[in-house]
Amino acid sequence: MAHAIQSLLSLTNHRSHPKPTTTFSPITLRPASLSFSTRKKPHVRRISAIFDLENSSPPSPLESISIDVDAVTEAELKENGFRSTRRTKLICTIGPASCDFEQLEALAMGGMNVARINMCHGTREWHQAVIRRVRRLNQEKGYAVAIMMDTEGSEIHMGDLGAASAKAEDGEIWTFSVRAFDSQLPDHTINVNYEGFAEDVKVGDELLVDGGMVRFEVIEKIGPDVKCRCTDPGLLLPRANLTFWRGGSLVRERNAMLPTISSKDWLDIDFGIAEGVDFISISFVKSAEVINHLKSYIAARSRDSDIAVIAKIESIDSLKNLDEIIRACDGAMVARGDLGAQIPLEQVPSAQQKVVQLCRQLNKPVIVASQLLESMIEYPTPTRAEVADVSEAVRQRADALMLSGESAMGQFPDKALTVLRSVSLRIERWWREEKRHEAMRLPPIASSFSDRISEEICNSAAKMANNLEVDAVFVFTKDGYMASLLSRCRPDCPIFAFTTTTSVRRRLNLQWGLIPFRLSLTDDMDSNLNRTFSLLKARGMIQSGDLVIALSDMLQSIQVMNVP
Ligand SMILES: Nc1ncnc2c1ncn2[C@@H]1O[C@H](COP(=O)(O)OP(=O)(O)O)[C@@H](O)[C@H]1O
Ligand SMILES: C=C(OP(=O)(O)O)C(=O)O
Ligand SMILES: [K+]
Ligand SMILES: [Mg+2]
Repeated sequence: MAHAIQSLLSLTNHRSHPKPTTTFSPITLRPASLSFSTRKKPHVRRISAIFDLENSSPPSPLESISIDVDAVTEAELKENGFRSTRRTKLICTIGPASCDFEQLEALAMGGMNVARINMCHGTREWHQAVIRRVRRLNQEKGYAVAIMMDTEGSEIHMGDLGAASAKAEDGEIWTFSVRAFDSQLPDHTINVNYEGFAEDVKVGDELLVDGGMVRFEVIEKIGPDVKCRCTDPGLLLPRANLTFWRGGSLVRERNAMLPTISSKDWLDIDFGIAEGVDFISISFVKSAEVINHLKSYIAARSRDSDIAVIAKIESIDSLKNLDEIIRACDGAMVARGDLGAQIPLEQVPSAQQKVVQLCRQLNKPVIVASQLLESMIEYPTPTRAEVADVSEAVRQRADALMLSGESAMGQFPDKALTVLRSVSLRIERWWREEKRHEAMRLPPIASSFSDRISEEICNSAAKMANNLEVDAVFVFTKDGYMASLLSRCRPDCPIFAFTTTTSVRRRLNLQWGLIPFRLSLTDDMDSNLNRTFSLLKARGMIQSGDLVIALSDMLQSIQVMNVP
């Protein structure tokens, strides 16, 4: 009962023969076990297309506009060919340094796949304007930048400072207060957003700003005011996160009682749904329950329920319940900023590796975030250590890397993005050259028989792609599932993913190695392939003779062929 290779015709058109040919030899793999399965039989068709250049008409002008692809990818493909396309996706947090149309365009041009807005900062009107600018950019200039919205979450943080930043010097006394100040803040005073703060802290506690960038010791409590002495000087930034420690460990009983999604977060989520964001990232996730809750809320609220829910792994609880959280979410973020404030810093790298691996195994996209290029907030070049950190995330084959302050409020957003891009490209190439096929074992994950077929097809296709050194894998995918399974295998060649809906296409933006296209598809694989080839050829994105593996989740088929 082997998977039958139906027609192993001689595979004459290898890529070393660059000349256009009029015939090619398809291999159609058919899951043989289907014939005696009681389950619903997928529609398997034998494909016997023979492309004939003479007979195929040139694409009409109408056809040539009927495929949507990112303008940057298109340019890259034309210039450098398949192999050089970047596999690691890039996310930029948008803030005052990057919110203009021109600034957004520069980032899109520089390879930003996802624009992230953080509801912790700014007003809803501000974020709405950003979202609409990104959409306009996509429409007018042919980009496909997706939008990610982060909830604020119930963290304890400082209020606005009335200035861009403030310097806390060694030994200075500062007041952290829960009072609402109508007018200007008194000198050396910080507003705290959590009402229970003055009750919860104790004299002698250590107060960490931004995970330890600045430290204070609590010396006195006076009603709503908590007086603290600065023990580690540094820069205070608006809305910086606060944690307090007692006897060397984090005090988190209170934090644990706060809801993961606050009432303000629910309003922000309604806003995100109304604006049609592509991803909602939940801060300080503690369990799978909140993810499931939000997913059903979104499904009930939004027509297509196509907003993906990303779990931010940034607390001790999220690490404890990692497996159930990753299973429940549509993707995860290693949010190293807050994570590093909750666990000892030296444990962050192993936590990162663990989350990245688990996500890969469970087929969920994973983002590595925070301080990748922190020094580039102020300087135009990164440190060697930062480049090494970015390289490690790429080497771990995370789906995406994220900029925070570097793009939101730094002086060099474009340069930081350029560093992410060039380091990604270099490490990806090195990885392909040095260590051709990696050893990570991917456990089976499909829950239905039909999904199992898709999974086996993708695993085989990725292996074949590497062994045959094909130029690209084409996947025709309705909901993106088969594309994600292919991405999970991290093949050496890029994956062209063709899908019918704009929202699926935008969501594929977060996944490693996928180049998403939007195209109207029919049930006829021959005609899909024919149209795709002629459309891509007309735009100079592929050439006759390129060796391609084509998969479809409508037919659950696999073929190897040269582009006619
Ligand atoms: N919408 C915004 N308005 C103003 N400043 C922002 C905005 N988004 C981000 N920032 C700035 O960029 C920094 C980094 O962003 P991010 O990592 O998302 O937040 P945080 O540092 O609060 O975790 C923030 O500390 C803040 O100074
Ligand atoms: C990405 C993170 O979350 P935020 O920037 O919202 O604090 C983080 O903590 O690393
Ligand atoms: K946050
Ligand atoms: Mg955080």
